[in-house]
Amino acid sequence: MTRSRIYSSGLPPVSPGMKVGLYGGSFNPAHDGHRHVAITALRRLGLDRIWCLVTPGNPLKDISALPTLETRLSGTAQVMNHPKIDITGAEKKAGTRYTAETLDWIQLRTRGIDLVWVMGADNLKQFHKWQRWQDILTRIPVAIIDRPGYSLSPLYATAAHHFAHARIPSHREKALATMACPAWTFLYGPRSNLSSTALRQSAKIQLTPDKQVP
Ligand SMILES: Nc1ncnc2c1ncn2[C@@H]1O[C@H](COP(=O)(O)OP(=O)(O)OP(=O)(O)O)[C@@H](O)[C@H]1O
Ligand SMILES: O=C(O)c1ccc[n+]([C@@H]2O[C@H](COP(=O)([O-])O)[C@@H](O)[C@H]2O)c1
Repeated sequence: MTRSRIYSSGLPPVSPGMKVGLYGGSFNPAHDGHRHVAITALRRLGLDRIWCLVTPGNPLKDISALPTLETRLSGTAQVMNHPKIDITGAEKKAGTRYTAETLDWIQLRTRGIDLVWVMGADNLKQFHKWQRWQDILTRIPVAIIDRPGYSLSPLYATAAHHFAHARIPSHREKALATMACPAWTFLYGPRSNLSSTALRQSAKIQLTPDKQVP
């Protein structure tokens, strides 16, 4: 049993004036670092909901060994286990893997709702490689959650430089969701060093003990 609801192919219900954080990810597998990001955004930005958008496949990653969407939806719900954190496979239904196109699709269906894009600091570093990345920043506020190894990304990331004028100081973070775009903030604070890569590697090692000992 989990307190997070799964919407396999649609969006969770909304009501006017809601503030929703869109948190896209591969979640292969989901871990407590993901939960840390979602809870941090929920609390610090004063959001009503987080929607975990489980991607059919990150366009910049090798997805040949990606588990099914259903497996990742249920794994993400187990980890999140929070009544204000919903899990959705809507991106597959929308037929997109690119965030800009996902936003086209979601924004059409959520008029009157304040949306914020939520991502970890590693994604700020490569954000300028995303399709229509400047367009994304001019149509949705963005919150970036600190991550070990990427705390200095606001200083060196191309996107951070390009949109330096639109960075919101932390004392105004609660208002981010309702701000005119471009607007982005970097949330410093406790960090989680968990990663899906590390979990996949340790699962592989546990599955092949015979090969470790000759
Ligand atoms: N420990 C963490 N701290 C901050 N952000 C994180 C953390 N783990 C994941 N994220 C963010 O969550 C989102 C989804 O990440 P993803 O599902 O790719 O997990 P990951 O651990 O980064 O996976 P992988 O190691 O396979 O790249 C991304 O925006 C990523 O930056
Ligand atoms: O739109 C793009 O070009 C793009 C490029 C890379 C990543 N993204 C999105 O960023 C989110 C985080 O991806 P990931 O793999 O780091 O969990 C996920 O929703 C991806 O679809 C989007």
